[in-house]
Amino acid sequence: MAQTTDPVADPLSVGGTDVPDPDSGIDIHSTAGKLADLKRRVAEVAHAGSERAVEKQHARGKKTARERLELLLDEGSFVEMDKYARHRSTAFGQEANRPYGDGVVTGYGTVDGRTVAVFAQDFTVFGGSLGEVFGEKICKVMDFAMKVGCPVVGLNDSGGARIQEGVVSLGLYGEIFRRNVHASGVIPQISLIMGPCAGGAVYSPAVTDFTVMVDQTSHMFITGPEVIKTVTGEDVSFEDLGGARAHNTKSGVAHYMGSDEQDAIDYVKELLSYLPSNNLEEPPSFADDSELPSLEVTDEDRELDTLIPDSANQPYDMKVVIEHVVDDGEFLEVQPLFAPNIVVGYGRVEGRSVGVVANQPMQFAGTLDIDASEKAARFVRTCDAFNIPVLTFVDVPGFLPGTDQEWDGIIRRGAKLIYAYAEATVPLVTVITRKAYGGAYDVMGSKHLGADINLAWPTAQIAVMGAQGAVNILYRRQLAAAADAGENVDEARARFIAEYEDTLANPYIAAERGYVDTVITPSNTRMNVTKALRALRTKRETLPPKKHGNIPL
Ligand SMILES: CC(=O)SCCNC(=O)CCNC(=O)[C@H](O)C(C)(C)COP(=O)(O)OP(=O)(O)OC[C@H]1O[C@@H](n2cnc3c(N)ncnc32)[C@H](O)[C@@H]1OP(=O)(O)O
Repeated sequence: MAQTTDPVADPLSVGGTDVPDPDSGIDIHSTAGKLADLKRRVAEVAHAGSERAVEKQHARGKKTARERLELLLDEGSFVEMDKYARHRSTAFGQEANRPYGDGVVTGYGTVDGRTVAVFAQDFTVFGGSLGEVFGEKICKVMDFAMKVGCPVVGLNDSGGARIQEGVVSLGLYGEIFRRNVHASGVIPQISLIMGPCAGGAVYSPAVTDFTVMVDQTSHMFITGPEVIKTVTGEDVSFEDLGGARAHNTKSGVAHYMGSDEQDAIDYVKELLSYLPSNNLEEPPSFADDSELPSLEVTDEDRELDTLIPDSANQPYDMKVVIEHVVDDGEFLEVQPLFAPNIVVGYGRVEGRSVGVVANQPMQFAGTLDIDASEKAARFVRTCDAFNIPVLTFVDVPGFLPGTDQEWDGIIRRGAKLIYAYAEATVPLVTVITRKAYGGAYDVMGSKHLGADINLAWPTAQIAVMGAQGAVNILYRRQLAAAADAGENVDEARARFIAEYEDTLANPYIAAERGYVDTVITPSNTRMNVTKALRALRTKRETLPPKKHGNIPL
C-alpha cells in the first residue's frame, strides 16, 4: 500500500500542486494512491494560507475564514463547494502561486438546522483579494442560494479587487452586485465585516439586508485615509473613518457592532432565527401550543398602566413597552446605536416573528429626523419583503426642525417611511401611547397608510400639534390683547392650553372616526396585540401590478 506523508508539514507549501511529491510515496495510478492523493489535496485546501499569514491574522485578534464558519454553522454541517478551484492568472508570475480555493471558502451548511449558503473571504490567501475565480465562486454560491431559497451570509475580510487581475476583478464585483440586487427581497442576505472592506467591495454588503461589523478589527470605506489626506487634506484614522463604531453611530451603514467576532456571529445567528429562508416562506415559528402566552392581564402587564408621566414633556423608555409585549421580553434590536430616536428590531408574539418600530421619547423627544425615517423605512421594507408583521408604537411630537434637516432633504428622505408603510402588505398593528402629532401621525403606521389594527392608550394625544404650539397660533391675538391690557398672559395661556387639551389632545376624536379601532388601557396592550396578530395571520392584500414603484431615494 502506498504511504502518505503530511503535506502540511511545510508551512510554505502553498500553491495547490498538481502531482504529489515523488518522495511522498503516493502512486496515483492505483486506487489507493488516488485516494491518498485526494487526502493530500484536502489537506492543502485546509491550509491554503501560509502559517505566517495565519499567525498574523490571529495576532490581530481575527479568526481565519474556516474558524469563523465553524462558529457560524452547526457542527459538522458545512459542505464546501469549489474547494479545488484555482486562479488561471499568469500575470506577475502568479502561475507559481495557485493555492486551492483562491482565497475564499464557499459552500452551505445549517444554522439551527436551517440551510444557509456562505462565503468567507480568507485574508491569509492573497489578502482575501477578489480575483476572477474568487468572484466566480461567490457568484456560484449566490446562485445556489437563489435556487434553493436559502439565506446567504457573506464573511468579508479582503484587500479588495485583486490588483494583478485588473478589470476582470472589477467585472466579478459587478456580477456579485447584480446578484445581490436580484436576490434582494427574495432571500435574506447578511454581511459580516471582519476585516478590511474597501473601495467598490463595500457595495455588495451595502445592498444586503444587514451589515454586522466587529469593533476595532473591521473597516469599510470608499476611499481610505491616505487618499482623503491627499484630496481634502483631512487627517483621519482607519478606525475613525470606517470602523465599526463610525458605521454604527454615524453613517448608519452597519446594523450591529459586535464586541468581537463571536459576538458578531452570534448576532447574525439570532437575526436568522427571525427571518424566513426566502420570501415565499413564513419565518420560523416557535409557537408551543402548550405554552401560549397568557391572555389574562398579568401583574407585569399592569406595570404599563403607570408608565406614562402626567407631564407630556417628560420622557419614558419605549423599550419598556416593547419588552412588555414581546414573548419573554426578548427583543433583538437592529441599528441600536444609530438614530436612537427610533427603535427597530425583532421580537416574537406567540412564538412568531414580529418587527417592531417605535419612537423613543428618551432621545430628541422621539422626533422623526432623516436618519430615523430612513432607518425605520428600510426596516419596514425588510419586514414586508420577508412576511414579518410590523408592530408600531407611536409617541412622536413631529419632525425635527432645522435647516440641516431641510437642506439634507427631509422631505424626500422622510417620505421613504410613508412609502414603506403604504406599500407594506404584511399585517400592520399600531399602538399610539402618547403623542401623534401632525404629519408624523400619518407617517407612523396610521390607519390612513394601511395599518390593519390601530390601538390607542387613553394617554394618546392625536392632533395637529401639541397644546403649547397650537395655543400660540390659535390665540395669538387674544394673548397679545391680554398683554396690552396688562392681564396675566401666563394665566390666559394656561387656560387656553387646558381648553385645547380637553378638546383635542386625546384619542377619542380619532376613535370617533375609526382612525383608531379602540382605546385600551395600557395593561391590555399585549392581549390586544396578540389577538390582532392572530386574526391577521390570514391577511391577504396585493398592490396594483407594476414593474416597480419609484420610492424617493
Ligand atoms: C473595487 C475595489 O475593491 S478597489 C480597492 C482595491 N484594494 C485596495 O486598494 C486595497 C489594497 N490593499 C491594502 O491597502 C492593504 O493590503 C490592506 C489595508 C487591505 C491590508 O493591509 P495589511 O493588513 O497590512 O495586509 P497586507 O498589505 O500585508 O496584505 C496581505 C497580503 O495580501 C495582498 N493584498 C492585499 N490587497 C491586495 C489586493 N487588492 N490585490 C492583491 N493582493 C493584495 C498583499 O500584497 C499581501 O500579500 P503578501 O502577504 O504576499 O505580501
